[in-house]
Amino acid sequence: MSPKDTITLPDILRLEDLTKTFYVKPVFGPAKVVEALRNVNLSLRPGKALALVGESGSGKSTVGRMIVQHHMPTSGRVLFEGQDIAGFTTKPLQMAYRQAVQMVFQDPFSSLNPAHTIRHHLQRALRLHQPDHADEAAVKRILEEVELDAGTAPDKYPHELSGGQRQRVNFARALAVNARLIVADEPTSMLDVSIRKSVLALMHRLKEERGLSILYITHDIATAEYLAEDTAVMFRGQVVEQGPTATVVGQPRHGYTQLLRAAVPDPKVPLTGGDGAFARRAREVREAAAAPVRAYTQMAPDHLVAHH
Ligand SMILES: Nc1ncnc2c1ncn2[C@@H]1O[C@H](COP(=O)(O)OP(=O)(O)OP(=O)(O)O)[C@@H](O)[C@H]1O
Repeated sequence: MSPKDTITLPDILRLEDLTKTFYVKPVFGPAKVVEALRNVNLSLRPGKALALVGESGSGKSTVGRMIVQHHMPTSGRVLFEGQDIAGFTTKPLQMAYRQAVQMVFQDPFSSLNPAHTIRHHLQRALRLHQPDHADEAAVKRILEEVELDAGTAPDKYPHELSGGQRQRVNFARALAVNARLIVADEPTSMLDVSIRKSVLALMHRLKEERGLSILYITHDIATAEYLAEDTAVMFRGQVVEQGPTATVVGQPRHGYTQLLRAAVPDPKVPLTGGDGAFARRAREVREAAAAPVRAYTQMAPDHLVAHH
């Protein structure tokens, strides 16, 4: 069975057999082939969140970058509302897609221009995509929606805001262009622990109240429970388990997902090295999980577990 055979709900986003191979030619030494993604099949239901969970290097960001067309697939397809995004070749289609799908990055500063005020950022987005609603009132309304002070925030520059506030501006910008899907790549991992929860709460509210769909990329499986209806766990470019979050996180069936759960509450705890029983088991699980996926077993409706 393949994951793509089991999903019947209409999806806002669907990845079909997505593969990405990078060919890296270092200055010294032989060329290297990196199989960043291997036959990834995933889908995201409208108005819901899908958490893409995995350790560093598992391929999560590559998935995000292919969705926003920073990378092209080596093979496979990305479907947005049923249409292959590779077919969005005309300018109007590309514009419409870039409006509908917005990415929020780990570093909240990276996508803001330090030379411009928050008003400028939001008005620019509004003018481009909602020219009839680009006035000061619209800027204030959007700032209120992301819980920023609509009285003072418009005149501020990015460096005058905290990391959490800057990330709220990034979400505000996605609202200003009327995005339907947000690809949030580790949106809280550079923020102080104390404000991470409030940014997650904002995403949760935008999903519930605005009906936004969210692909939530994270190494932190515990936060998936808070935000996402569905969770997919990746390791070495493959999806090893996916399904309803309550099931994947609550009763994980794949050895690697169990390993990730065991690392909570500190998911950064090293899963390799050391001589203890846990480290030995971790090494075995990782070795097994790195082998190509042969098939998926359906443990329950929509709950798929890989066999290697
Ligand atoms: N542009 C690139 N050129 C070559 N290799 C790449 C490129 N982008 C990613 N990779 C490789 O692809 C693999 C997956 O990387 P990716 O960034 O998608 O993982 P990740 O799970 O998002 O990790 P992180 O959380 O550290 O970003 C890694 O081995 C990485 O080195």
